Amino acid sequence: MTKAIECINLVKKFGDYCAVDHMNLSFEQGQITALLGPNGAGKTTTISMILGMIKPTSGEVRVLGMPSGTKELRQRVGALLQDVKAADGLTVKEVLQLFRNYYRNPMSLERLLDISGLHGDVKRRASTLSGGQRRRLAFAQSLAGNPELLLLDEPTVGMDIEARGRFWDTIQALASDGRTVLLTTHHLEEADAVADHIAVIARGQVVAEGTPERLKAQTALRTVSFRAANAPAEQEWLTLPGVEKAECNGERIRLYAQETDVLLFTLMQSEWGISDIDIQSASLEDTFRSLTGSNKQAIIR
Ligand SMILES: Nc1ncnc2c1ncn2[C@@H]1O[C@H](COP(=O)(O)OP(=O)(O)OP(=O)(O)O)[C@@H](O)[C@H]1O
Repeated sequence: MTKAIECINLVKKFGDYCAVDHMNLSFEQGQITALLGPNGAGKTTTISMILGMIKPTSGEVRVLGMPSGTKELRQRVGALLQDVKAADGLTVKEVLQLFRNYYRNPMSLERLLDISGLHGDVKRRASTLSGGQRRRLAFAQSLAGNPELLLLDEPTVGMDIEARGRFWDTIQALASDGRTVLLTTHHLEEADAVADHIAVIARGQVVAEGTPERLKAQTALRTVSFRAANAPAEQEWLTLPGVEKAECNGERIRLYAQETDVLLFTLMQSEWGISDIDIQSASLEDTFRSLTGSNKQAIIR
């Protein structure tokens, strides 16, 4: 089957700064994929190139088997971007009708209103909607063309818990119709809950990729915590084998590492007076922070 999206050796430079750095990504049709990464990782720049809104410095993007940004793709791809301007002078119904008119096979107005939860607000001007309601209207606009492929840049920003819940239910229903969804998020829990596939982005590159389960299994960190009667200088913990992060809380030290056997051996051989050792799995947040952070971290409380 044709891939939904393929980024091949994709590069985007702004002056000397490389926002997307030889990125290779490919997504199957009919799946929900999350681009997960911290601020400035290059997610929006990647989405903008997939949409054909900005040109790559080098490399290639193919969308539904075509070069990005063609007229044909504009009919088949829907997008929700970060800063959407509502057509403020129009009512909710007029906005949705206007967007439906751009497309040859639009989604029904009823379904768009169901999805946005704005049935009771059809006659209100878009300018009078709250921030969360505008975001829901913008989401419905992105679906007006009944798209096969949906690109969502931080879709849940500004939505309350109820709106978020309904939003994720809608995304899952859209995917079960056979549509492909690519979304960006900072929130690991969101990606974990809804995505079939996650690509973790940091500094313009893919640093880990796979199903949520595979990613978790491959990248899980463990914590080793203990007391040290003769602790060395704090930064020294980061030089130990496999240690990604160190926290010192009074006498108790906590080290985060992927592989702990050699670390434990090193600790036991040391002259630091190690006692009261406890080993546990680290939280997923800690694991992803270590994947996307640029440096090892020492946190001293
Ligand atoms: N038009 C531009 N000119 C110069 N630098 C830019 C431009 N667009 C993006 N950048 C830079 O490229 C990097 C990647 O930005 P991008 O918006 O793609 O990140 P992001 O992962 O979407 O971040 P966020 O989660 O904050 O939205 C950032 O350092 C940003 O400042």
